[in-house]
Amino acid sequence: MARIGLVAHDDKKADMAEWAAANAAVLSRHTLYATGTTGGRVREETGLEVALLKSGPLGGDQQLGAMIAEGKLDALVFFIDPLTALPHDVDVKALTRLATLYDTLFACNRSTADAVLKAL
Ligand SMILES: O=C(CO)COP(=O)(O)O
Repeated sequence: MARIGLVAHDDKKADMAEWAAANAAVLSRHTLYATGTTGGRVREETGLEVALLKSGPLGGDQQLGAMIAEGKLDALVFFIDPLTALPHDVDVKALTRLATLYDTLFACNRSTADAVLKAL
């Protein structure tokens, strides 16, 4: 059983919910953490159990980063919106930096997320 972080920017939340629904059986075998709005949506649309952190712009990305630094997260699925400027861009960068630094399994698009699920 792995500990997986789920995050999606607003324009990617539908993709995340759809991906989670398509993989609900596999995801239900893992422990899921998510930034607030993403997690709420995944919960609502899939019925999966998801531990909710703060919303991304309010510190949720940083909470996931701290989990990575403390060895408490095995994989991160982060559907980043590459076309929109975000007020909390520094938090997004910090999270992707820590996922890279700690060699965390890290997917930022759907095809890689599928591959990560197969690897767990
Ligand atoms: O902004 C986010 C990640 O940078 C996601 O946060 P929410 O899931 O709360 O929208």
